Amino acid sequence: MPTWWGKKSSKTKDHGATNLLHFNFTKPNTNGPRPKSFDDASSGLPLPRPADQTLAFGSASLSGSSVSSTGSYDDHATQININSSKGQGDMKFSARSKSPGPGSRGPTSPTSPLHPKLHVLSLDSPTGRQEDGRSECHPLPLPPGSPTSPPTSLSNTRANGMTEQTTGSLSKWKKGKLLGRGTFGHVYLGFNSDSGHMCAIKEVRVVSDDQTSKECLKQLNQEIHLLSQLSHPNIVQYYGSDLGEEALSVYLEYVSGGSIHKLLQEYGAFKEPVIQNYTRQIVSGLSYLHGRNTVHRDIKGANILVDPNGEIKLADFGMAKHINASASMLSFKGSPYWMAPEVVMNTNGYSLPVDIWSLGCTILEMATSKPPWSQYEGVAAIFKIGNSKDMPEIPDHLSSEAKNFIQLCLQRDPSARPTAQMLLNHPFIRDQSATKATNVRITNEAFPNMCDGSRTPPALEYSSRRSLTSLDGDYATKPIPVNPRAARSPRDNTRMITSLPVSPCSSPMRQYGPAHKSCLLSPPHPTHAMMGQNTLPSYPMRSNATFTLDPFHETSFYKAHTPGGSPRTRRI
Ligand SMILES: Nc1ncnc2c1ncn2[C@@H]1O[C@H](COP(=O)(O)OP(=O)(O)OP(=O)(O)O)[C@@H](O)[C@H]1O
Repeated sequence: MPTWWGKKSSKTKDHGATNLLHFNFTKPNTNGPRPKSFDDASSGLPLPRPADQTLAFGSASLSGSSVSSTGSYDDHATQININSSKGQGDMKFSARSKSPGPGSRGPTSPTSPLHPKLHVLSLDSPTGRQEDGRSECHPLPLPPGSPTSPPTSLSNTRANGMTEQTTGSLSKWKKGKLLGRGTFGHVYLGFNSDSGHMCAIKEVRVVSDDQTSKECLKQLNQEIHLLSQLSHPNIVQYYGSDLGEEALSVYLEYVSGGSIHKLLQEYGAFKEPVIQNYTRQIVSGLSYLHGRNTVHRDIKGANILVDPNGEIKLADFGMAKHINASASMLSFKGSPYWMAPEVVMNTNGYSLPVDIWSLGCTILEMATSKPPWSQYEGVAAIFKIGNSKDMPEIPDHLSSEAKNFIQLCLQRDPSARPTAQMLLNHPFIRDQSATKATNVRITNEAFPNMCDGSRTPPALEYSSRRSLTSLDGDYATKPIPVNPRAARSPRDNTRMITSLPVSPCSSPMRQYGPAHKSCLLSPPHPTHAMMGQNTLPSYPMRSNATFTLDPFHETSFYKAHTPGGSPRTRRI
């Protein structure tokens, strides 16, 4: 049993408020754009070039540019600017500490390459432009699996099978309706009239002399840089970007269900199974992200999108940051109500655990439709987070597993918080595997033959029950409850299964998932071994497939198919 499960919240130092200076605060409301801080040292990143893409992005054309040196930290006290015009208590934090944070490149480091209008010269071409005035080397987006790659285009196939077009397909995307507004600009629906695919186009207008525009571009640039290196089912997929005369457009996977925040506003607090399902996917995305030493820094309902099948996509990587081995950050970024104490205090820097704290806040948000501390005005909330030992209220109606999970995330000492990888084993979300396994068995009984006529693979026997010590100690004695639905009679189960809509991977009813997607079961994915679990015991399955299963880590791999895309490995 990992020791951290039973760990009580570590004693919290009562931090002084000395860092919380110069507040300029108004109570946040729920509408309007949220400004962000742009003065993080690291945001001076070159316009991204996907790792395996040599021509894409023309970004070399931009990467040598030097637009601003706001990446530097200087001798200013922490400044917090709050814009009251946009919701969820979002504020702009501009924190400057006395010295550059570890990893900071300082004022002389190369900073974000921006738009030609911003006096950036191309390194790839003498002009940096095509005839139509567009910068020439950005990958031109086409959704994965598009059948319409123009023969003239240069494309690079990424590891996940996604093809990014480097030329020739730009005109295929038509900008459609406005999906939303953010700090940087607008997000539109994009439609590819050749393939019928859709995407989301995040667009920032470029105004050469405008500081805000520069900063928006810089932050969007950072987002591009990070996203271009990520590929995970629970992270919004980056397709490409295009720097035109008027705007920088970023092409992203379209997630039509809107954000968790929006769903909460429209439908109210989520029921626990939905929270469980969404949380597991968020943690899965975070685990991937943190595995790449990248911290999101703005995990909250508004930045988590949901597709119609209930699949979660972490979005808005404008604040995300890669952390190198020894570095932690000193900048003040994020949304205050979801912000970890160490971020608020801004004393010793912070790192990946800030996302775990925000995850805890997001679970509370899903359970109550409000973030923790929302009863307090902004400054009071910040003091509450930073200076008190209080825990946010956890609703009584949640199960003890859920409460325990939240408590673990909301430990004030960041080092006491479990990692995302550890959390995947927590009974609150781990037990979905149990439900899945049970449902697979039920499905097998109901539908003994798979689509191709072969026998369905036998169910993954879920027998291991481990005793756990939680904060309140109840895991040690209390058996993990079996989902009562799993105990229905086969007849009931058949009805249940057949009445469910057939959905690809992750409906909000995900706990019943395998019951209606038995055809998608596949042997373990090769990446399983790469996930550091190759030392775990393997349990043979009757179908000859060998499922690696850690009784202590009941995760399994299915292959899921993204519409219009190549199969992606899904970890569930
Ligand atoms: N990939 C997407 N698919 C569908 N809608 C999206 C997508 N990305 C963004 N949106 C919509 O656009 C809105 C604004 O996008 P986003 O939050 O990414 O912009 P932003 O400038 O980073 O915002 P923020 O101010 O929250 O940082 C979102 O609330 C969402 O409704």
